[in-house]
Amino acid sequence: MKPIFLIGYMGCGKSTLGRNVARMTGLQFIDLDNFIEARFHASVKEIFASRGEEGFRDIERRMLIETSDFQDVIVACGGGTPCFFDNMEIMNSKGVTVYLDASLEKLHTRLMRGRHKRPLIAGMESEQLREFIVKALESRMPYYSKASMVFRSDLLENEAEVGETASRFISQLGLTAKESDI
Ligand SMILES: Nc1ncnc2c1ncn2[C@@H]1O[C@H](COP(=O)(O)OP(=O)(O)O)[C@@H](O)[C@H]1O
Ligand SMILES: O=C(O)C1=C[C@@H](OP(=O)(O)O)[C@@H](O)[C@H](O)C1
Ligand SMILES: [Mg+2]
Repeated sequence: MKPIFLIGYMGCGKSTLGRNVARMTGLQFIDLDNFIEARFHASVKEIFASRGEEGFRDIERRMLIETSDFQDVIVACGGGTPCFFDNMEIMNSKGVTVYLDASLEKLHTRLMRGRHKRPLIAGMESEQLREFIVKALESRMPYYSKASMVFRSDLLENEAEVGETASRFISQLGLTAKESDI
């Protein structure tokens, strides 16, 4: 099966959902940020600091091209992955892209908690973060809207319910869950 690429704004749940769907289906899971970190022996934050965003985007593109040749894999992209170079065209030609759609409120709540490891928003105060998300969503939407499918990823309230979201994803995409997870 060709790769499934999860795309969407920071905090929409790409890494969490991808990991759970992989566990429940037996597909291989790749988190593009972690894939980069393992290859370069540095965190995303460190790569931004040492090479700038431009350096990170070059690396991200190279790593994306590698993963696009894999089979039976679900790839959680970074929020910016589809918005640079022809990355979106590569993903759409080599696999299936799924946009994870979450409300502004949900993104804001999740990112207030998890902003420290994300260099673009680390250190922002609540209102500043909200405005940043609104602007970024507006400028990134033309790329995100090229996805082959949309999946609502903010319906559940807490992490204990992520399994339910993963089950819904599996049935929406027509994937097969492993027997132990049915
Ligand atoms: N479906 C969900 N329901 C509840 N919480 C979620 C869900 N998906 C993600 N989260 C929480 O939101 C935060 C951001 O999720 P993450 O998977 O890191 O997003 P992304 O990779 O898109 O930036 C994490 O703290 C995670 O536990
Ligand atoms: O939106 C972005 O530009 C980024 C999103 C991050 O991934 P997540 O979307 O998984 O947080 C990570 O790739 C980097 O911090 C840049
Ligand atoms: Mg992620």
